[in-house]
Amino acid sequence: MDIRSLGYVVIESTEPQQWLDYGTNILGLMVAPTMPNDDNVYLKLDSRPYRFAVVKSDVNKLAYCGWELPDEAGFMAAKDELNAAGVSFEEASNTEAQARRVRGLIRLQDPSGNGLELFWGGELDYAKFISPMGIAGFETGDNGNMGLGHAVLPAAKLVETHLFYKNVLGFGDSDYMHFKFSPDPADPGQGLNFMHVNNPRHHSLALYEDQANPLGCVHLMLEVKDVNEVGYCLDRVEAAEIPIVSTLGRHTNDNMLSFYMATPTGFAMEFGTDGLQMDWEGFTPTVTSLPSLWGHKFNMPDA
Ligand SMILES: Cc1ccc(O)c(O)c1CC[C@@H]1C(=O)CC[C@]2(C)C(=O)CC[C@@H]12
Ligand SMILES: [Fe+2]
Repeated sequence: MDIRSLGYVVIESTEPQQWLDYGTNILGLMVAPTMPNDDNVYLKLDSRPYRFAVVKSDVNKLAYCGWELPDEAGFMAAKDELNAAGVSFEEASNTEAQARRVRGLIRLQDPSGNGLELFWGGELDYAKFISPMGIAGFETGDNGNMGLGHAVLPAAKLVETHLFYKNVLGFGDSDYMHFKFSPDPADPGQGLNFMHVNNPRHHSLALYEDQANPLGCVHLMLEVKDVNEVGYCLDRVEAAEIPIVSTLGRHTNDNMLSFYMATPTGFAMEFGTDGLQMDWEGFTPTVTSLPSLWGHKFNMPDA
């Protein structure tokens, strides 16, 4: 399967307006136009019509990651591969595809129960990105080919879920880490698989070995082009008294300089810059023993 990028995320929210305020005033994203009588919130950060769909629901969670296939042939081939692997999926209606601003769409679950969508024919709307916080640009590659950033998803069944993304969806391994926070010898700790798709971003997905998480997400990451925008965002977060989940730091594996904050939904948002752009030709996946070169002091609620 030739997945090209993380095209969008769909967040279900009891109060989508919270994301309107947070998305514009803190993250500096632009409000994308909606259809009449639509109380959903769409947030834009580059040439794509939107990257965040926040849809009204009676629960608060990350509902779907939308993964992009290059064209209709790639999309058809992906469906054949799912069928051959015995993975069931749901065909979305034309109305649903139109709401996603794509030409074809299917919906499925990974073995840990995370929802995902595969699509082809994502639109470019050529509406100029004008950040309400004056951010010149988010790093999403040419025509957004590097995707919106990355998602770290909970994977209670880490081994099975990793093999699903690797063998069925064709993701590549970037790096692996293992964490052990308790000294208890009976505690096996947690694995973290970092994976890439067919673009230079170091990881578009990471899978964290964790108990079923009702929020459906550990964190999402957005990357800005200018390091000062990370600092300005940190100032906005502090002024708004939004909880800081991790202090500023620089990651080992992708070199990202970032901090993490709370979102209205409860999972974290990593806001960073300076991530590595990889050439995957001949790449050997790494195993890394340290999350960060410096900084990134995490607030661990259960540690
Ligand atoms: C280690 C790392 C490298 C690159 C990233 O983009 C990235 O988000 C991380 C950190 C991932 C990870 C997490 O999200 C949940 C809390 C974790 C397990 C920690 O407590 C340290 C590393 C954290
Ligand atoms: Fe991250």
